[in-house]
Amino acid sequence: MSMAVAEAPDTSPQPKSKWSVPAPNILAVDDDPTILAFVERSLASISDVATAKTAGEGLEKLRRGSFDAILLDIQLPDQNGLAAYCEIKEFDRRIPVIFMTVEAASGTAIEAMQLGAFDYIAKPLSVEPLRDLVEKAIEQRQISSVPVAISADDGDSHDSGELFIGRSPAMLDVFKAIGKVSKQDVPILIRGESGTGKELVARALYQYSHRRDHDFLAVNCAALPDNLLESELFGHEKGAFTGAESRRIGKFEQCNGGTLFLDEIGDMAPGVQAKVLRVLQEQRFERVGGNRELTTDVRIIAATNRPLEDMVAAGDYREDLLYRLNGVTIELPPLHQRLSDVPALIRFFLAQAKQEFSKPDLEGLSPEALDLLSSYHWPGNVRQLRAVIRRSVLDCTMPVITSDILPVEITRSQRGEESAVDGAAPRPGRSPLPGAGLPQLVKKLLNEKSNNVYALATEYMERYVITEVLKATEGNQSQAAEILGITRGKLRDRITSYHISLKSNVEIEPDN
Ligand SMILES: Nc1ncnc2c1ncn2[C@@H]1O[C@H](COP(=O)(O)OP(=O)(O)OP(=O)(O)O)[C@@H](O)[C@H]1O
Repeated sequence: MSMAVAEAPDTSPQPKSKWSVPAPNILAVDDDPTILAFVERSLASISDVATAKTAGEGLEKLRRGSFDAILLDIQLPDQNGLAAYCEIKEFDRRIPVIFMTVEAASGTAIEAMQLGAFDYIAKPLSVEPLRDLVEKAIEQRQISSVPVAISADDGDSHDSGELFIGRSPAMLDVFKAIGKVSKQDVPILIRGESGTGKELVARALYQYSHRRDHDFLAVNCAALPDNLLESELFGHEKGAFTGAESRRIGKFEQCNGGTLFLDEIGDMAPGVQAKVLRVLQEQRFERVGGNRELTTDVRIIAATNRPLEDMVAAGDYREDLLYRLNGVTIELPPLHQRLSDVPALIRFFLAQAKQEFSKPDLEGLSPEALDLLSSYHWPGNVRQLRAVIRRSVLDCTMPVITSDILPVEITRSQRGEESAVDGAAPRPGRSPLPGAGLPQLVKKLLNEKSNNVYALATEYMERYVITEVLKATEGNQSQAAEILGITRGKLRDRITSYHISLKSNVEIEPDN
């Protein structure tokens, strides 16, 4: 498609190509000779450029030559650029293809990206962005020619959606503990940082127990305000409180004969703690607003990442409940203490994501990316690793996931640039003073022509507000949730996802 070129290529002496001889080869396909001439001049310093005016001619050149990247017009006279793209990928699926589009055709650009194009560049073209993008594509081509360190095809994802991965000595101890106690009908407390797999342990305990043919129900105690939690667990009678229009059966009653997983057991008001203790001791309880005593036969598996002993000392948690709960404890170590599990976890999550996001061309992970992931300290534990792999699979337009696709907190930590705060990782666009730099951040994002301004600015603001309120409450999350007007579960979720580090009860530092 014809399109005027806005900016003349600069004719000043160009830097020498950083690639060794032979120079990289680029194929540019466009029916507009001025575009082709522009591309040739702009890229002369970094690569050889072959040109074609039609899709047919381009495909012919591709079959006869060897190219490191292709610049492809999206509207060609003989064939739609997207169709030509599919033929190119059939011939060589590793070759990065950059579409040249007019801004108005952004729908097609999105379609091109969905098909797995490397990137697209809007016309009128400018020298620097074009050169930068082509350099990136050439680099990708070269990196992705390295054999993969981890293949996306040898995970066990097809076996089960809930496979429990781990061969480190620490995880073997966890598996042994599950085997030992699963058949004993005693309460179990699972402890470990957020994202270490506590819920998986609870499910495994259930699956290997005598109760496996009965219900397994889970309640996240931090996700509900205190009064709702009480009624969720124990049910309520009609008229027990405003809005209780009919009788409700609670989880303890519903789960009779089964297993109840109480997640975030540290987040319970004293009244609820007392009622749970009674169930543990006598298997008896009353519905909220009721006076009939009910009995239930429920096995309780509880989980927490909170220091219950400190909470007992501070008078925030019942000692007798802690004593009842922690008769049998399974401790899940944080991922940084079992980094030898990382490759197997990556393999598993890669295979899962490859299938789920329909990326049949995905081959795996480069050795450099594996090194980075295997030495990161993973403050968000396995949940964070899973999220990173899924994000990388989504973002990856080449068959191999290379280190440049990984989130900046991981690449930075390798270079020793991480912030001083535990588990906190700086991200692009952050100023040293969270919150204070919001106008600058927005300006910067606008300058960068970001198309994600709302999400990045909201995240920045949210993070600032949460950190400030946590400081004001000296780390007390229940109070902070109340002040913020959100549930403790949501607060906990944000603390985890923004890696806000609560170094002690009083010192909270944001990550920059
Ligand atoms: N060993 C493992 N093998 C496979 N997947 C795992 C493993 N450990 C954790 N995961 C996955 O990581 C994610 C987080 O695990 P899970 O929800 O069990 O953590 P958690 O400790 O209960 O977190 P929280 O305390 O925040 O509730 C889940 O998607 C889970 O399937």
